[in-house]
Amino acid sequence: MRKLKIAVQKSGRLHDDSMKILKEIGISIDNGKDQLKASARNFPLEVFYLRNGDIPQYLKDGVVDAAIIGENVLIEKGNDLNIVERLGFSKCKVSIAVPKSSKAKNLKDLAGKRIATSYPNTVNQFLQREGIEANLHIINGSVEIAPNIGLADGICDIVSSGSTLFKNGLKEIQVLLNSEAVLATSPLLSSENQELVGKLQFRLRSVLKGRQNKYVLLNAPNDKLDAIIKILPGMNSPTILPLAKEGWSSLHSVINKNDFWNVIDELKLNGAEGILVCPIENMVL
Ligand SMILES: Nc1ncnc2c1ncn2[C@@H]1O[C@H](COP(=O)(O)OP(=O)(O)OP(=O)(O)O)[C@@H](O)[C@H]1O
Ligand SMILES: O=P(O)(O)OC[C@H]1O[C@H](OP(=O)(O)OP(=O)(O)O)[C@H](O)[C@@H]1O
Ligand SMILES: [Mg+2]
Repeated sequence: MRKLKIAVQKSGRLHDDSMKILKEIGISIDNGKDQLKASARNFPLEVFYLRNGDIPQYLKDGVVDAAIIGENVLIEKGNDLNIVERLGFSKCKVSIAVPKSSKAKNLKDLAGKRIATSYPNTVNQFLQREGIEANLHIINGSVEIAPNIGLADGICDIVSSGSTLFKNGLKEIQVLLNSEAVLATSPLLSSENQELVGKLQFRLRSVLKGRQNKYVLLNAPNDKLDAIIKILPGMNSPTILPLAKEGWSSLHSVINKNDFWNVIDELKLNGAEGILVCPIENMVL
């Protein structure tokens, strides 16, 4: 039987969340990451555990059909590869930073200066866009230490909380791009496997949509229902069921995670009681 080959980071920041989302879309993987390859029990799929930085080439060569990978790595090494789904985890920025005492305010101010980075193609792309040149020092890790040891005037690296920059006496002066984990596909993907990717995408969307929302159940006196319904954005109109207690109803709806606390406050102010909030596993639309 034909199987879809999907690459997942072997170990590192993407590994656990990648395996978690595969599990949430109902795919059971047989072996652990100690083996380089594992099969799914209930979907025609093989998982290849690889280095994040090696994945773009495997996609280009068609060694794997699809991959869960950091968008920043695709931009650096596989600009031509297709992103089919954004997965909402491993969010970070790729930014330019300089020592706190530096007068540089953006990449342009680093013209003719030394920039240390693991993302040379990305930096070059932006240098070209600005019409300037700089001397790139390509290093594979601990980039933030480069200015302190006199290797560079600035750096380009991943920033998330900013604590690595802070600890190294650096400040962020320009965000080049925002990144998150994505599902990307090979340009050599066959039409049969394209169909399997489509099935994964359908499942991923329903899980991601579920993560974005909460299911809310509440009780309210019937004369307050009109006001409460106006507050609830809901998927459609909310479900209303009569309670055993005369003149009261139970109301069920879906609320977006981002509006959640504001909506709950409003509901309470308008007479809602016994509010229950549940996570949603899947939202199939
Ligand atoms: N501090 C961070 N916060 C959030 N996401 C991050 C952070 N650092 C890296 N990432 C994201 O996670 C991905 C994997 O990072 P990680 O450090 O685990 O791998 P790596 O060492 O760059 O790659 P490899 O698997 O090739 O060794 C990065 O490409 C980026 O998309
Ligand atoms: O803004 P922060 O939250 O501090 O995160 C940024 C740091 O995280 C990543 O390193 P990581 O911890 O993955 O180590 P690595 O260099 O060994 O990959 C990245 O390379 C930065 O150094
Ligand atoms: Mg890292």
